[in-house]
Amino acid sequence: MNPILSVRDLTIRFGGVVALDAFSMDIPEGSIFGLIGPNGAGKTTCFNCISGLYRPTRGSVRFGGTELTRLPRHGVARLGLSRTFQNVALYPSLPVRENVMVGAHARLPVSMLGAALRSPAVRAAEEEIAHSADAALAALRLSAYADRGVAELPVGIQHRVEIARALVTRPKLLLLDEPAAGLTAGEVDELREVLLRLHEEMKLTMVVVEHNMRFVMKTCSDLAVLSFGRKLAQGSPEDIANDAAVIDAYLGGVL
Ligand SMILES: Nc1ncnc2c1ncn2[C@@H]1O[C@H](COP(=O)(O)OP(=O)(O)OP(=O)(O)O)[C@@H](O)[C@H]1O
Repeated sequence: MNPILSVRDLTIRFGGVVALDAFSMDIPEGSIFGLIGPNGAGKTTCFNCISGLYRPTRGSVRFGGTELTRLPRHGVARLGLSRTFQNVALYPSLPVRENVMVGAHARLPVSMLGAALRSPAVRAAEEEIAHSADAALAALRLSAYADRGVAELPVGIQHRVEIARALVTRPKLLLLDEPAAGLTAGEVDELREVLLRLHEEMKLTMVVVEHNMRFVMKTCSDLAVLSFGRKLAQGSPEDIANDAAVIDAYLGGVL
């Protein structure tokens, strides 16, 4: 299968810490790819390099033939790559629908003056955004929460609002950073069901960083394992669960 994203020799240092050390991986188009590893292994740093938040010291990230490491962050998003963050990063005082619409406003193809004067083009674009936001909320089974304030909702719902916000730009590739963190077992099952349906219906490729191994093993088609910034293993969930080096890195505990 063709890779939609290719990471090659990605290296980044923070002072004396080598957070990623010549890390490479290929994400097959249409996969749900899990990036796992112990705390501090470099998983979020990898997402930050892919999404343009960090500039790597060395290496390349190619997405659909474009080199991402030289693009500004908004340029990466415009190519069709979207992400969520490890800690829920929503506007707590805004309702759910407005939080989701924020995801699309950054892509409004209108001038500052047009926006200030609320030109017909701006109004048409805003209607389009509201429509996309409602579609994303429906896809995440959040329509009933659209007018509720984010701060009053359980963390499981807040995670799904973040995913809806990332989806509103209609990405080809979605990076999810610990989407199951802080969720109850029931919420994790519901999240899994929602993601599998999105994957099926929207043909969306996803890369998931996650510590919840039950979720990872049941949801991902392929896995790569990072440890101290280096790739320890890559393969199917079954291969990874039986890999001696991986079991060792996790002290034999969680797999
Ligand atoms: N901005 C930064 N400045 C300095 N060090 C950093 C920075 N970002 C990451 N690091 C360091 O890089 C290493 C990898 O961190 P990273 O957050 O990528 O790990 P992780 O695998 O996502 O961990 P976790 O599972 O705990 O979230 C750690 O040693 C971390 O302290």
